[in-house]
Amino acid sequence: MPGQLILMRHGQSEWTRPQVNRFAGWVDVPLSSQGLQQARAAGKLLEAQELKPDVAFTSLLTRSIISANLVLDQIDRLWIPVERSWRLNERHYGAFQGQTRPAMLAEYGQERFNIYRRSYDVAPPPLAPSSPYWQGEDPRYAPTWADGLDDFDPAHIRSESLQDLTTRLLPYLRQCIQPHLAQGQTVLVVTHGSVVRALMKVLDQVSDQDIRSINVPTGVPMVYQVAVGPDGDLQRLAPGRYLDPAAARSGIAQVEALGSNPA
Ligand SMILES: O=C(O)[C@@H](CO)OP(=O)(O)O
Repeated sequence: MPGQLILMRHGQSEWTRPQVNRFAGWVDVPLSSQGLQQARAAGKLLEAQELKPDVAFTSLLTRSIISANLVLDQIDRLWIPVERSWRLNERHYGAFQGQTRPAMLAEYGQERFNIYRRSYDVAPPPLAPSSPYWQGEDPRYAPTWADGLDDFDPAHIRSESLQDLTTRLLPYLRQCIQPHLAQGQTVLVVTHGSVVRALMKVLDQVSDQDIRSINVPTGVPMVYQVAVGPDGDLQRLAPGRYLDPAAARSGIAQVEALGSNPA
């Protein structure tokens, strides 16, 4: 039975505002007022298209949790089960966390900056445990919360490439999200730009090279019709569809603009 997978990047955060323009990664940055509005508007899109999630998933970061709550509130579905996992967190941005994009662009040059930002397999330099942006002591990554899917310890992650993110994401997709899709449920995943890119790479079979040019807008839901094949792999039955294509186009342009020198 086909399932519906609704993927959404959280609304704009305080640090993705162009006036601030800082890398966030695992730093728990709040939503901006525009981000709060985007999340409510996303709920209205689900309502208009009669998309009714049976279950929702978020990361452990507040911007994803609040965005999901606003969407669910809008569609009167705050009552559905919600599961949260660090495996749906944004890519750990290593030493770039807390730095501005213009400063990193000036330090590394456009080519290297683009590689750190959008390549599949290159991680930014590791974050020092002495950094105020290090997550090691944060109780949300304490061993008591380990999910047992593998040996990854989120308290020790110091930087990730998109490939690293995919490696920690896929066991969760397969074991925790896919069973709902296999039953034909509608599943809402409110997560982060890099997680959406990783899922698009899997669902759309995007090459390591082509994934570099894919950006994800804040707060615009996208829906995929999917099935789980006999081998346990997730299969796309129809291409992903943004619920508001015009908002998606303008959001993608805004994300691209954050990483280039103003003309
Ligand atoms: O800061 C981050 O963690 C990400 C997403 O906001 O930034 P970028 O889009 O530059 O990869």
